Amino acid sequence: MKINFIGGGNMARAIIGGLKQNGFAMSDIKVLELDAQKRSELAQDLNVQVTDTYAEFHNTDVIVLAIKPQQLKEVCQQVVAILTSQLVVSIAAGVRSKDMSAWLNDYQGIVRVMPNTPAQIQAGVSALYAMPQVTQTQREQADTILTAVGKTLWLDDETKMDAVTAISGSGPAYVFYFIEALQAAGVALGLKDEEANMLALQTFAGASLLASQSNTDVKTLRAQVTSKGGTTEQGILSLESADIKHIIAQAAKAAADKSVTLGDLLGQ
Ligand SMILES: NC(=O)C1=CN([C@@H]2O[C@H](COP(=O)(O)OP(=O)(O)OC[C@H]3O[C@@H](n4cnc5c(N)ncnc54)[C@H](OP(=O)(O)O)[C@@H]3O)[C@@H](O)[C@H]2O)C=CC1
Ligand SMILES: O=C(O)[C@@H]1CCC=N1
Repeated sequence: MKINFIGGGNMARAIIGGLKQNGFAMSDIKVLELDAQKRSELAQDLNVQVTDTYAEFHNTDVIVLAIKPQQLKEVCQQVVAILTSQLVVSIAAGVRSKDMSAWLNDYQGIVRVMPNTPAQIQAGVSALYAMPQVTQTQREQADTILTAVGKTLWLDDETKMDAVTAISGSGPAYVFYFIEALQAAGVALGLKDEEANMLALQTFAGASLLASQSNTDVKTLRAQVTSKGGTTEQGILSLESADIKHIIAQAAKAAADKSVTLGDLLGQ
């Protein structure tokens, strides 16, 4: 399978990096990127072909749109000229498949995806939505690309993409934010930077692994840490008095609302 990416930024790098680790032939990947420095870094780091024009860009099975949502309409207006029967995969937040289809002259071979950056180490998760006329072969092509960089979840309803974007698309940033906060808390309590960093990171890694490998639900796992009259109880009481669950729900709602707003605004 030949894959052409348009946009060689963070997310394209994450997906290509994951494909590379997974043994995918880098000679089958081409990246159209306008920034000369990014082009040379992509060629050097990942050994992919790079270009700054659409010439010969039609010669591919899949076109992955990995530019910012605000750049998508303009790029689709270029892509429409080279479309024959390639699968078009968009990873842009917010932008709906019906709008991309309209910009691509009513082209229907579109799969909309929301990946996340742990794709870099093949630990990503991607939600995918296929327009009704996407063929089984094209679904399998999209699944092959995203399975190479993590788990996949197919959605039957595109409107769920806004929630997915808020939870797993943006989610790694919330986790990094929490790790930063735990590291800072450790330092404030007298640990050295490297001690706090090591403890916070390994605690996150260990707890995530335990939660995903255990048959026990996370609430029970939390109860197992929280000894009656012990230290954790005080920490959890403090989190609850600040209504942290509500604050997290508000953060996710803000991200999901932004996804809807982007879709409304850019789809016009
Ligand atoms: N980052 C993330 O965690 C996730 C991002 N996404 C989505 O992925 C998409 C890409 O995000 P991300 O990789 O973070 O963004 P980046 O800005 O890092 O990457 C976009 C790249 O496309 C380049 N570019 C801009 N216009 C064109 C063009 N006309 N032709 C070719 N290349 C162009 C940009 O160059 P320049 O910078 O010079 O404009 C940039 O290098 C977005 O739509 C985002 O919503 C989805 C899930 C997760
Ligand atoms: O912040 C963003 O808009 C993109 C989409 C999800 C993660 N990053």
